[in-house]
Amino acid sequence: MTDTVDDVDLPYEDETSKQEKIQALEERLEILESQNEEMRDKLLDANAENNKYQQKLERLSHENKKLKQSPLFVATVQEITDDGVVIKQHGNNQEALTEVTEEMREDLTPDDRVAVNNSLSIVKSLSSETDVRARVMEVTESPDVGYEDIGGLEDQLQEVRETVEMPLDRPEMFDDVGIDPPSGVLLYGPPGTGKTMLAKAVANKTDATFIKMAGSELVHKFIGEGAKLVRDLFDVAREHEPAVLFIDEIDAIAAKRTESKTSGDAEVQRTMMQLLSEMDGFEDRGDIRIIAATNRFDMLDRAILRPGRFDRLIEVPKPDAEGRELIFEIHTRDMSVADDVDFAEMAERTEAASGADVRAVCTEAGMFAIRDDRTEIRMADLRDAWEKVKAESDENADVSKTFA
Ligand SMILES: Nc1ncnc2c1ncn2[C@@H]1O[C@H](COP(=O)(O)OP(=O)(O)OP(=O)(O)O)[C@@H](O)[C@H]1O
Repeated sequence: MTDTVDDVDLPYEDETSKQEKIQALEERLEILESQNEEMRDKLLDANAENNKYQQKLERLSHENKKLKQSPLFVATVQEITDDGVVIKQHGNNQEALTEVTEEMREDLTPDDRVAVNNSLSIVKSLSSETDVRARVMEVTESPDVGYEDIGGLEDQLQEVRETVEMPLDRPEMFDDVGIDPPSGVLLYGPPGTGKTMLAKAVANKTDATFIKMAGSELVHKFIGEGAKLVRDLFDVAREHEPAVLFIDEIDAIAAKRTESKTSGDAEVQRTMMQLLSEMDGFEDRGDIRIIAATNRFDMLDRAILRPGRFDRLIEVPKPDAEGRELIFEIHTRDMSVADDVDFAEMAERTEAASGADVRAVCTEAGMFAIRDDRTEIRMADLRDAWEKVKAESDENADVSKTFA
């Protein structure tokens, strides 16, 4: 391909050699033209191939998207046969024969857990059980939240201490008096008001392991898995006694029963039944306390509030002005604060803010100071920060309205 006209010495002596040179050049041109033709054919082939792959990619991307959208069920591989893979669905125990790609077949062995879609095609092989546990459970040996980090929830703190801390610290008191400590405590209230903090702080105070799991994680991932994860959760709690088991967003598994009969609803029901049976059968729960939390008390199935289950309800509301002032003080403890800062005034200004909002205001004020090359936060930073946080939470107002 490096041949060019320049490589050929042009003749100038006599007519014959001129003719020869022209002929040589013509031959060379012919060769180049045929090479060019050949290259063009190859290019066309490559383009055609490229188009083919592009189409395949599009098809697979589309298929992938579809698979990701539809609900997935968990199944166990029973047998790998020449005709396909025999799987058994969790939940309904139905067996089915399904086809798999060659690569997938090589990866599978009997007893593997797999995620399958509505038409029972295997979408992916699921990681080992410990991974699933790790994904949905947060286990903290000693959470770094103390009672002094919580602002404005004195009554709630008192109740949590009585119902969770006392039975863990002094179970004999309950024996002596002859009463059972409450089984489960349900904290309810708007988002960001300190429910998780309360649970962490009590675990910290009692040297208990804090085990957190979100209800939504249980039911939105793989259908057929929820009930098993609930069992796992209680197993993990037993392994880590003393433990505070915190189930966040319990409404995701304990919502009121609906008429609909979709597989998703059946899954939620199964998961909740498992939770109730774990709680009911949890006779000797001296060293494990269960705290659940929800932002949607209105949606809860009353069955979980029966005696012996979540029988102590504690409302965790948004803080009042006094609470907000305390929360401002807590979250600026490690900051340099200018003399003009007036937390009482900030507390008045920030009506309707949650504890999480107040924290966001403090962090944002710190950012304003940094942007201005200062190390001290001023009242103006806090005011501006509140405007910003308020504007952002107004955007999410729909969510808080649900609770109002
Ligand atoms: N009463 C409070 N005192 C001090 N800080 C608070 C308080 N409430 C909330 N916060 C701050 O907001 C953050 C979020 O609070 P937390 O996770 O406890 O809220 P939550 O009620 O569990 O919210 P969600 O319902 O969204 O899970 C906390 O880490 C803390 O920094």
